Amino acid sequence: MMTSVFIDGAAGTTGLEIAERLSGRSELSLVILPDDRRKDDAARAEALNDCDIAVLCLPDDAARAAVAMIRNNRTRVIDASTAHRVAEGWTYGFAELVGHDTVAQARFVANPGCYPTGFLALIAPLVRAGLLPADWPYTVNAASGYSGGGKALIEHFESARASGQGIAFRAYGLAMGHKHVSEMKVLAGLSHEPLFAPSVVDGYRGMVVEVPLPLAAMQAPAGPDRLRDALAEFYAGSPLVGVSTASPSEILLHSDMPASDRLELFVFGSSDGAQARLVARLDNLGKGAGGAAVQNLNLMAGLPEIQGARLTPLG
Ligand SMILES: NC(=O)C1=CN([C@@H]2O[C@H](COP(=O)(O)OP(=O)(O)OC[C@H]3O[C@@H](n4cnc5c(N)ncnc54)[C@H](OP(=O)(O)O)[C@@H]3O)[C@@H](O)[C@H]2O)C=CC1
Ligand SMILES: CC(=O)N[C@@H](CCC(=O)OP(=O)(O)O)C(=O)O
Repeated sequence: MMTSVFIDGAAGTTGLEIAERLSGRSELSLVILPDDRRKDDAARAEALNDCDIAVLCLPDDAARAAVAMIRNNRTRVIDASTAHRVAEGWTYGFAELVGHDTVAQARFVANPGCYPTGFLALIAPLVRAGLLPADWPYTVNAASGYSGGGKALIEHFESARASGQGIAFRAYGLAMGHKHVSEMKVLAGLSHEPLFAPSVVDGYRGMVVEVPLPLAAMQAPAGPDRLRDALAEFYAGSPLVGVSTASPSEILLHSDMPASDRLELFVFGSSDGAQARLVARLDNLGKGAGGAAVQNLNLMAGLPEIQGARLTPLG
C-alpha cells in the first residue's frame, strides 16, 4: 500500500535533505506545498490531515503548532525539531536505542537532535550495561558543520566568507543550558545534565561529538577495550552504526563531505587504561536529522530501515 508523506518545512535545510532522499521512491507518495503556499496555514492543515505520515522540518514553535493542526487520530508524525523529544506521548526516534518495533508502531516520533545522536550512541548502551556510571557529570565536546544551524547559520557563515571575514571556529552555548542537554540526560538515564560545549567549524556538514572519560577517577569497572567491545556488540548487525576497530591518529571532517546517514563510533584509550576519549562522527543532516527521519519513516511504513539511505563512509 502506498504511504503518503507530507514534508512541512520542505524548503529548509533539513526538509530539502529529506525530500532528496524520498524523491523517486515508488512506494511513497510525497506531498510538498508549492513555494507560495508553504506557509499558508489552511494549506498546511489540509496536507497534515490528509497524509499518512507528516515529517515536520520546522522551528520548535511551528512544529508544536503543526501538531495542534492535526484534527484526526490517524496522521502519524515525525518531528525533526526539539519540541517533543522528552514530551509525554512521544517516542524518541533512535531505533537502535529504543527498539525498531517501538518506532515502527509509534504514532508520534521525535527525531533525536544531531549532537545527542552522537552522545547517546556512545553513552547510553554503556550506562545501561553498567560499564559507566549513571551519576557521573559527563562532559561533551562537539564541533558541527554550519548547516547544523539551518538557513540562518548557513547565510551567516557564507556571507562572512564572501566578505573576507570567514569564520574558522565558533564556540557557542557559552551560557550553558543548550536545548539538547535534557534529551541527553533523560535518554541516557543520567542523574546529572552533561556539561555540553558545542562549536561550529567552517565546513557545510559533518560533526564530531566527543566524551572524554577519566576512567580511573570515575572508578569505572571497564577499561577502553571493554567499552569498545561492548559498543561493537550493541551495534552488531546495524547497517547504519559502526564501531571502528582501527586506530586512526586523527578524526577528520572534510569541508566538502558528501551526505551520509552513517554514524561511526571510536574508543581511544591511554596505554594504562586510566583515560579514554569516546568519539562519534556523523553527518548532522544525515543520521543527525534527515537520514534519521527517513530511517524512522521506513520503519513506520513497514519498509526496510535503510531504503533510500545514503551509506557513504564518513572518513
Ligand atoms: N540543520 C540541522 O543539522 C538539524 C536541524 N534539526 C531541526 O530541524 C528543524 C528544521 O531545521 P533546519 O532545516 O536546519 O532549519 P531551516 O531554517 O533551514 O528551515 C526551516 C524551514 O521551516 C520554514 N518555516 C518556518 N516557520 C514556518 C511555518 N510557520 N510554516 C511553514 N514553514 C515554516 C522556514 O521557512 P523560510 O525558508 O521562509 O525561513 C524554513 O524553510 C529545526 O527544528 C532544527 O532544530 C535537527 C537536527 C539537525
Ligand atoms: C550548529 C548549530 O547551531 N546546531 C544547532 C543544533 C541543530 C540541531 O540538532 O537541531 P535540533 O535542535 O532540532 O536538534 C544548535 O546548536 O542549536
